[in-house]
Amino acid sequence: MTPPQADPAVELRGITKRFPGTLANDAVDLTVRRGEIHALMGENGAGKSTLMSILYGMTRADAGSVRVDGREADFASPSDAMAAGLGMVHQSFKLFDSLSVAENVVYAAEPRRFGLVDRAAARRRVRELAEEHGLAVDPDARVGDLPVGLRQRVEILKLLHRGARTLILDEPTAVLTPAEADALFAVLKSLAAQGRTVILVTHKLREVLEGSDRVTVLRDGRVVARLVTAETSADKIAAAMTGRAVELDRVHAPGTPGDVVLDVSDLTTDGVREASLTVRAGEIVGIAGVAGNGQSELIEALAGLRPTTGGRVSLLDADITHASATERRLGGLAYVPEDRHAVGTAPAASVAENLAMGHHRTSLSSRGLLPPAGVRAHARQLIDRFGIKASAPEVPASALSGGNLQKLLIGRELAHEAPLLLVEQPTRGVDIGAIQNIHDQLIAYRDAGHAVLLVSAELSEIRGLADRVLVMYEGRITASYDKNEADERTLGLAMAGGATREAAAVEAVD
Ligand SMILES: Nc1ncnc2c1ncn2[C@@H]1O[C@H](COP(=O)(O)OP(=O)(O)OP(=O)(O)O)[C@@H](O)[C@H]1O
Repeated sequence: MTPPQADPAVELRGITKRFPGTLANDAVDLTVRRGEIHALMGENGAGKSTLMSILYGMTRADAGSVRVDGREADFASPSDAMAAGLGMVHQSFKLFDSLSVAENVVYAAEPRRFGLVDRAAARRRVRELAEEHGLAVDPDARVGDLPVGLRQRVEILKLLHRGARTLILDEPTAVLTPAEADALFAVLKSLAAQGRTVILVTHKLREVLEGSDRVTVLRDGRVVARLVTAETSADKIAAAMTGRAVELDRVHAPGTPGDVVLDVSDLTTDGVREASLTVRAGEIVGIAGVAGNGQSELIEALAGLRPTTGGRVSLLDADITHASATERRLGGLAYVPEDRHAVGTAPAASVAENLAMGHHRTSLSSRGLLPPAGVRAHARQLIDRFGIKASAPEVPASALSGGNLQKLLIGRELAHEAPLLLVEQPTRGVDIGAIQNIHDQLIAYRDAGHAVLLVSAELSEIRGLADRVLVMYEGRITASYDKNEADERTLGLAMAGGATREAAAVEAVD
């Protein structure tokens, strides 16, 4: 526990930032003490990213002051912030895949000898830092070959090499497996114990309760709670965030499966080998797996975004094995991709236009054209149903906060009422209240007789929603469980390859 008298590492006073139509930060005061892990929480659009980008010199505040390590700061850019001892780990890493770990860590701050980069010194430096902070990683490994958890370590090492005393992490566990997340928290705790400071932006209550010292909660741009973690609870934080009581971990009734909607046999594509599965009307089938075991490739092949090299896929009895993405959509498929920025939405188009995308052949359109009044009304209805925080339907999608963009994407795809929905990571970056809403909407979609194939890295989400759970490991579907068999331990083992080993052992005995 941090002693209360520890000096402030970061002090934000009266930070105000207005965007057209939105007061993103409204006179925010935030004090982060040296040596603590400080969680910054709040619903989507509450103003967390704006506040952190002001602290890190990426955005200018309209009013207010910043002090870092007791010194007045006026950062014009992230390099100014770095020079003052701040470092930020973004959600999308900024690493060079083709370079080694050591090259990435020292990049742009290389140790030199006679004017040349001293590679041996770089390697030594990585080993020293890694040892000092419990961040084990091979300095010679190529970054592109590393799993996500280790790439994140490289990002942290890079900041430490540049002398960062305060680390800002933006939803660092969103892409990590539970074991990787635990390892990250062990590192953060050891950094804090050595007097470094950690600011953690996250939606995950459990990790805040287990891993932080204090919590600041923002709502509508204002600080609504300052809490000592040891003295608070999940319910209290959730209530502070939303202004109401939130029912956490709601249990849903099982579905009543009908006819087969999607029938996949022996599908093979780059990264997937001979995957067979069916999804019925009125059923949610979940795919669990550690990221990178072929789940995304399978979904992309089903969506028509990557060629199927073997096997057969049928949708409502029509063979779509080699159909284009558009043909599949027309045949009854809707798709929520993992990447909401690059694949899912058009950032320069308005919120209303984004919500209308793909509706050119539906009741919204009149002879292939979308009448503006209809598009606006459609947008208003979805904005309301999914609680999308946008100052107006006409603002560009790029003005939405991350979680609100996710709600837009889910809302748009559900509105198609397609017989089959493929959905990847439906609640990544989404706040707890909105998670509940999205889950309820997916269940209602199922209960209306639609088929849903769900990929999620959140085991609790898979277990909460899926009527059947498949596990993917090394490109294959290695196990299938009914809802009541899919406990955390069984799934965890299968995700680590346990089901394959079991199957191999059975074969060996036979
Ligand atoms: N460049 C921008 N132009 C217009 N509005 C913006 C811009 N950036 C942010 N906003 C608005 O400011 C508010 C705060 O957004 P911010 O991204 O800080 O929220 P957040 O708490 O980080 O949300 P999330 O949890 O979804 O990431 C939102 O209403 C958002 O729409």
